[in-house]
Amino acid sequence: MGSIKPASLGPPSGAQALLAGVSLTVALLVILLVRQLSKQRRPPGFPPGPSPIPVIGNIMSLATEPHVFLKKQSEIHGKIFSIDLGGIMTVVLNGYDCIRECLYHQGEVFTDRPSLPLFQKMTKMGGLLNCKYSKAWVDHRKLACNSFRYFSSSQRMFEKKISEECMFFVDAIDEHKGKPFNPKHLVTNAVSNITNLIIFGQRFTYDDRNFQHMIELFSENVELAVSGWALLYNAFPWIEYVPFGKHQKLFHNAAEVYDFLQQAIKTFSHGRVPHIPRHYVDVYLDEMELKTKDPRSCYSHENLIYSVGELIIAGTETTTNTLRWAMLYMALYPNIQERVHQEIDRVITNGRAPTLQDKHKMPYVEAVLHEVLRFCNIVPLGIFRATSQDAKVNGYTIPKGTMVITNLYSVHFDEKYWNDPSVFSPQRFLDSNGNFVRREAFLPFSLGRRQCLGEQLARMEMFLFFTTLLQRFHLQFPPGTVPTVTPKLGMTLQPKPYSICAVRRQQKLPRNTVYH
Ligand code: HEM
Repeated sequence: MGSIKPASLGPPSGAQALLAGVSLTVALLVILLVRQLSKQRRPPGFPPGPSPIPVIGNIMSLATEPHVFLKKQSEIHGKIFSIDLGGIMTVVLNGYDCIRECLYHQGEVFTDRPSLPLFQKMTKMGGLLNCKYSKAWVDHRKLACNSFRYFSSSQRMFEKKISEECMFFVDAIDEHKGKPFNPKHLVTNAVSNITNLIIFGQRFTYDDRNFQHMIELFSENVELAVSGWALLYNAFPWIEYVPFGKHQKLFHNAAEVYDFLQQAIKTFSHGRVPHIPRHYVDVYLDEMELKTKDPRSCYSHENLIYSVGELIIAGTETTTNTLRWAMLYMALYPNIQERVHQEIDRVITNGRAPTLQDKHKMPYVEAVLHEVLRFCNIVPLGIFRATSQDAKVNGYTIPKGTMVITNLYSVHFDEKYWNDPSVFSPQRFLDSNGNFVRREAFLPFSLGRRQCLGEQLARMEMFLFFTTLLQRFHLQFPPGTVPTVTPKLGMTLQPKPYSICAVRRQQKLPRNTVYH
């Protein structure tokens, strides 16, 4: 007699296995959904904000011009409100008063960076720019600030080096002989070389393919870092395993860039003599060696790579975009350009190269550069911050670890401080006698302990590049063309690619420029 096994003890049939699989998946999805929806609830006392879509929150609203969208929301919900980035409840600060209250008066509380999966993946929350508010950040920031001061402003030779780069730059532009060209590549390379001098003690020539490629990948990542895919990755890190999507491009670019930087650090630290540093990399390696026995030391080869990368891109992308916008606006407003030319010709006589000494005699140039920074909002949403402890602002409660967006665009378009903010007018930075006046609600470099550490360097570069360029050329668009001023979106706002003609001015300039 054949034995009969009870059905329940035998292997499941195909249909049963399928049913079990489906039930398990549904149960898992329900658990994930409940978990996600609970993350999407605003904690008690939290600032109000727009209603989120279940699961993805307000991510989709940030697809086009997020800074403009967020400013509009502040008109509905108040200067401090919150949005939901797929379960990441985020506070948005708007307007000068609110941003100053948090970043300056409560500076200590708003100095952290959020532990976003993207930052964790890219720099393990180390390096400098993305580093958590910790001893590691304090040490890295101090080291970078000291090196920048030592290798730039304290050395008079450095100004001469910037002037030399300015000459390489205008000579390269001259090669276009007044014909249309896209200035992006040249401006980027020239500006980046100033940071490269501090970091590596070297400049890269304008035809160095490897360097160009590295900068392009980096620049692409600045755009991708705030793309919908990046925001989704922060909310749902498991999409790392989805083989397509812009986040994959971001990871791929970062890996390539880090390889390049690792190689560059090796090359430029070759021949290093301890305690006689030639550049930032040498300073870092000295410090790392000095602290080898200190268990609390945060200096490492990995953090050196991250810091170098962050300094290069923070220094390049921002100043480059400012100068590209400045060129565009000069061609767009010939009357403003004419006044810039007049001031340059009045102050910088005999065709000598501009120097930083000239700056305080050139209020109009200063006003133009300030208006470009205000109007073009190079870093419109700052760099994401986080609260390092529980905070109270305007009666709201913000728990420790909350992500914070500083809408710097809303400061520069704050109607309380600016008349007709949507009009491009350098005049607003001049008094009735034509003297330059500082304006309070002007925060392109942000505020507080995390404020930009490259501000002084950026100001030097912008002035010297801009005046050297305008001293030699008249900028105009190719006949019959006017480029759009709608920006290309990313962490920074940059102009969409445009062509421009740099026509040599009639002013008599000697072939061999004199340096003072
Ligand atoms: C026009 C040029 C520039 C603009 C508009 C600009 C703007 C900014 C802004 C808005 C921040 C965010 C600060 C915050 O968290 O609130 C920042 C941070 C930073 N910037 Fe700049 N920046 C410029 C040039 C530079 C240069 C030339 C360098 C260095 C070579 C640099 C290095 C940095 C670094 C390292 C940080 C992060 C600081 C930290 O987290 O402690 N920037 N910058």
